[in-house]
Amino acid sequence: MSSLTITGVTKRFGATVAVDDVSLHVPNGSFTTVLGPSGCGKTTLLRLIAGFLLPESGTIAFGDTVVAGDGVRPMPPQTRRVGYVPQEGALFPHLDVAANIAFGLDKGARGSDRVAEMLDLVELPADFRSRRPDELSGGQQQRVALARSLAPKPAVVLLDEPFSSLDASLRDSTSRAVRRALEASNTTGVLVTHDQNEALSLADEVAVMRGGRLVQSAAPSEVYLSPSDPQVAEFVGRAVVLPGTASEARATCALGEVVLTEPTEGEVSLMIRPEQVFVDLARDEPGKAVGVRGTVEEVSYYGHDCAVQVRLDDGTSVLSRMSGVRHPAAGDTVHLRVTGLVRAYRPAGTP
Ligand SMILES: Nc1ncnc2c1ncn2[C@@H]1O[C@H](COP(=O)(O)OP(=O)(O)OP(=O)(O)O)[C@@H](O)[C@H]1O
Repeated sequence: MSSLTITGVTKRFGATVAVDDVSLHVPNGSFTTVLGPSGCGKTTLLRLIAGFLLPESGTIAFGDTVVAGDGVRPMPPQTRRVGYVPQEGALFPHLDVAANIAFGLDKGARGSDRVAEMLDLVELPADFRSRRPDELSGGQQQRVALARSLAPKPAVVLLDEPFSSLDASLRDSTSRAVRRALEASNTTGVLVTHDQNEALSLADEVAVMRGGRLVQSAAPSEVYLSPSDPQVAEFVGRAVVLPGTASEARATCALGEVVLTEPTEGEVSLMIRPEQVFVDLARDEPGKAVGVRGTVEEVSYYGHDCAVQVRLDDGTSVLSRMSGVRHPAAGDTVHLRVTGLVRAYRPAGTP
């Protein structure tokens, strides 16, 4: 186990800057998810950490040991003590589970209890040791792949979209089990994904990449509630972005007056999460509704909640996410107001 520190790392492929001056610190024993759209450089970053690629500039260090950059001879992948879990197909099909897990162990450690310990860690039954990979579900295979990567006690485990081939429910249970296993073994982990829910729900810290650059790195709730710019806001969840005018800690916009996370002045873009848009149905007490009036255009019902698209009287279209227990129907008149604090962004170039 060790911390991971990436400082000013750049990697180009011809004219493409795949990773552009990225700096990131992953504390010992913590778990960072790298989130970004396809082609933003996530896998390249992971391959640089693993040692499959070398940076043109910048340094990568495990603990105090620089493994690449800074004029030092790069440490080859096999001596970096990195565990790597790819999307799928990581297991050797001709070996049973025990042999797969023991693959990276020193000869001396192979006869030990390490296989049983690892099966226990990834929450698989002990008798799975004699099964072959084709006798396991996709989620079980990924747990074995993690067990194999953890068996030699790596400094860092790198996971490259390891759940993307699994269906939704298996994905959730497998990712939680993997997270628990990393936590129980106090292993430093980095997972790359383009799935916002996965990135937010599993991580101690989320690192958001765009066009090769790291645009924000913070705790999941901070990335969600206080994204560094409106593009990050729209990438990590649904967002209602409205023009507004700020004066100190308040701003006015099409949804009325809102309270800001930080005081500012002048023209701003306001980022409001749909679950902050409260819908007053006003069915029972007409005339008593509070908020800005609009008409429901569309309701998408998901069971646990629903998404309600409302056209305000001034023509602005606003999305609300509300409980699925009691919700309006298309054509209903509703009143909207904003609850909680709202993040304001000044136009680019203004102080
Ligand atoms: N070996 C390579 N040669 C040339 N270009 C490459 C190479 N590997 C990656 N790239 C380019 O570098 C950029 C970043 O690619 P990368 O695979 O790191 O993105 P990603 O965020 O992991 O994408 P995805 O989510 O689709 O896997 C892309 O523009 C890609 O085309």
